[in-house]
Amino acid sequence: MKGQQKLAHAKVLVIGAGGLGCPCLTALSASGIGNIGLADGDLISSSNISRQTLFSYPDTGRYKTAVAIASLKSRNPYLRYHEHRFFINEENILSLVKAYDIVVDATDNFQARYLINDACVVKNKPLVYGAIFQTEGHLTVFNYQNSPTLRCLFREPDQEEALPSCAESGAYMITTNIIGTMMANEVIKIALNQEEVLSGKLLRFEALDTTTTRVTYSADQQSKTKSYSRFKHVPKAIELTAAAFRESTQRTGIALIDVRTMEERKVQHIGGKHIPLPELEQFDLKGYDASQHFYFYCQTGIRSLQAAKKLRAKGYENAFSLKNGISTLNCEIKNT
Ligand SMILES: Nc1ncnc2c1ncn2[C@@H]1O[C@H](COP(=O)(O)OP(=O)(O)OP(=O)(O)O)[C@@H](O)[C@H]1O
Repeated sequence: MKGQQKLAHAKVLVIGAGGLGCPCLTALSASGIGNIGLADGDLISSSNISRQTLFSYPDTGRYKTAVAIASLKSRNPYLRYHEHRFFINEENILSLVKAYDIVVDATDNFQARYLINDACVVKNKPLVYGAIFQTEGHLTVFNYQNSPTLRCLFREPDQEEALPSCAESGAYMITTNIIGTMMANEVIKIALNQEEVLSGKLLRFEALDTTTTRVTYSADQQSKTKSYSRFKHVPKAIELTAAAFRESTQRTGIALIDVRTMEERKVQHIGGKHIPLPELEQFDLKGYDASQHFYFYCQTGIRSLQAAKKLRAKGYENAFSLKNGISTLNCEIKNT
């Protein structure tokens, strides 16, 4: 019971709802991980279905995150699922990772993998890593209680072209499902504070002769510096797309602000405070510290951008504007 409660409180982010993500999510949900986040911006294609077991043929063309979460919910509706329907990038990864205790890398390209690794170093989150190539699978845990990271194990390749796609090289569904399920096993062990977490050790599984081997690897002092330096010069995007805006404003503790006129607000609004742009100068910011998140919206995105810029100029770097205005939000619009 005690362990099950720990799992119920865990917050786990899975990035990638493909061959590794689907079995991992299935196992996390079945085990009662209380908060499961899923990030992916991809659509289901018919060639995914044989190994991505949360999807069926009628789902072709739909968003992976939406279908995966609906499928998981129907098996275990007693959990919280958080849909992040976008591809991770340098602008959104840090705030996304920050909200979770454990991160799972179930992506399929070097760019995403090094980005996730670096974000986990900066935000100090354990990272469960799985990868497959044809019938061979790899599994390890990075950055767990100061353990080595991806950059300690593998040097970042110079060119993405070096990696053949699943379509070219083949992806064996037995291996993706075994490694994906084992990734969930590492998540559960971390959440339960078990001693035998697979950190500093790389497990290699070969389906053809059914062998597993384990190699140990050690920390490289330069690797964390590289992770930190990648985020140093990334200016935070000030305009958010509708999906990112909707996602961000669902969090608690944020300030949502409508900067339009009262007449415009009367027609429709999406909640939050009402401070028309000309009155923003008088807005009392005393109660807000520098890390406060402000989300501004208006009709077309022009006034909200001005508002966000004004706040950034005052030192609030987490001020954002809804790009192209409220008409781009297809969430329920409130009428007063
Ligand atoms: N930057 C990223 N952010 C979020 N998800 C990502 C990112 N990069 C890759 N992914 C996702 O990781 C998943 C990897 O799944 P998988 O390796 O099975 O490949 P696939 O793209 O679904 O299939 P195929 O390679 O056959 O086209 C995909 O759903 C992909 O969209």
